Amino acid sequence: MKKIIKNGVIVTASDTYEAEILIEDGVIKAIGHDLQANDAEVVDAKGCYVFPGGIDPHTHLDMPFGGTVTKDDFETGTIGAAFGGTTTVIDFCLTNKGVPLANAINAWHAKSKDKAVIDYGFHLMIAEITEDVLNQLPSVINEEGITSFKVFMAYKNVFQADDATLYRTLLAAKELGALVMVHAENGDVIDYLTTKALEEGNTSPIYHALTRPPEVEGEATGRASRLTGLADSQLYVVHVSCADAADRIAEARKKGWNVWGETCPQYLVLDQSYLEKPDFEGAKYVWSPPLREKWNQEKLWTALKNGELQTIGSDQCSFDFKGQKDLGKDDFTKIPNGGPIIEDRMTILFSEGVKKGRISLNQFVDLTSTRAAKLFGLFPQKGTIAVGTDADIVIYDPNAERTLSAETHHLAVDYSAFEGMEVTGEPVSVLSRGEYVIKDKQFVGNPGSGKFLKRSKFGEHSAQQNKELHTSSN
Ligand SMILES: NC(=O)NCCC(=O)O
Ligand SMILES: [Zn+2]
Ligand SMILES: [Zn+2]
Repeated sequence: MKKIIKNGVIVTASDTYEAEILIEDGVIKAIGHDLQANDAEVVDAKGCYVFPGGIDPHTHLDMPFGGTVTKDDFETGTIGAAFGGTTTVIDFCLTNKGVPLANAINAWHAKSKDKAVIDYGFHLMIAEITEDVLNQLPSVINEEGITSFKVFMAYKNVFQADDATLYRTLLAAKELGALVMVHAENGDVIDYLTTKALEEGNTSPIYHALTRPPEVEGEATGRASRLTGLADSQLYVVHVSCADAADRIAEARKKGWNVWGETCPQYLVLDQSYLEKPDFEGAKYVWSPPLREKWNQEKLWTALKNGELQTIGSDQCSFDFKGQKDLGKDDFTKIPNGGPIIEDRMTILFSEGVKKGRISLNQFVDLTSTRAAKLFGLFPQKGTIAVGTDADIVIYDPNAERTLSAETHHLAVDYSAFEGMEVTGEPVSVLSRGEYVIKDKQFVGNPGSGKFLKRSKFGEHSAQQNKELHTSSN
């Protein structure tokens, strides 16, 4: 059905202006004033911002990890995402050494196909580089439309790849047109420190943080960046948690290397002291890399403001406190890593970032949507509001006040990482390709309506195409 959004303030990564939007057949047909279409539903956005739907470039839905599986799958996870204003997620497809890549990709399609309520894509984990893997990569990119690879420098004996694998992945990505993503922590040093901590009888959640100090993240971030420079390739560092790693990215960019960095809401508002909560509650806050000393938060906000970090991912990877996190009751290394962030990703950035004057409104859109669309081959179909783009749109009340809680979130997991936090701003309605997923704060979407997105190769969107899209917008 046609829709006209009236009375709102459109915000993109570059512009803020009042105009109406005509939506037809799932795309934006016109942007202007006094738009007419007889049979269109009028959507009143009075008092609201009209944002492009958020893009979360870092999720783990229905993922096996640490002897269990994430609580939120592609249905509950994408419903939560939509309530928070996200209309696209890119999830990590895990692979195993010696197993055809197609098996992993098919497994991820099976997990998502009938469940996702918003559009989605996949990144592909690279566990090893062999001649066989190299022969499979062109079809991953050209036929499957999976144009980003993920290499883990940590999780020894589980996901960790060696430096030669990272370097060869960077070379292959350069040749084929993919972006390499990296979990940057020095897994060998962490393995040594965790073994030593357990030998000394230190088993509680805080030791998760103490055995993964900022230096091991900074060192791995610097190493991956240097290898990227050497390969003349492109790198995206996921979940940057601390000043040490953010500084390494800023240095790499100054040298002219193609390195980008993502941070996550948890690192911007939570800190290492949360791991010391009594009654094992600290386990709720176990992420890798870990939460850091509080002073790192302002450094990360400054890096976002200055453009030294470019995106916000959720790293959504939820495990129930009861029955999953407690696998590590007597041994912090057995606590499944990760937390529920997908629903609150944009909320935290708006409330703590825009409302507190740390970033601008246009930066908010760039950090939560546009930049990810550009880096991951979705722009301009996704990530902006312009004629011809998908009508993925969030109507956002900037003054709504609420308290975040597991009582009111829409995920399946049994706790909220931000329990009791007071925030300002909330999506009122969310459209995916012109159809309501959230209408007046109620879920009205359908599991299975989300489409798999075959993405363009790295850097393929043309400057001319972008220019045309922006000049036709008002
Ligand atoms: N980050 C985390 O603790 N869990 C999810 C897996 C990963 O991204 O490393
Ligand atoms: Zn990671
Ligand atoms: Zn992750």
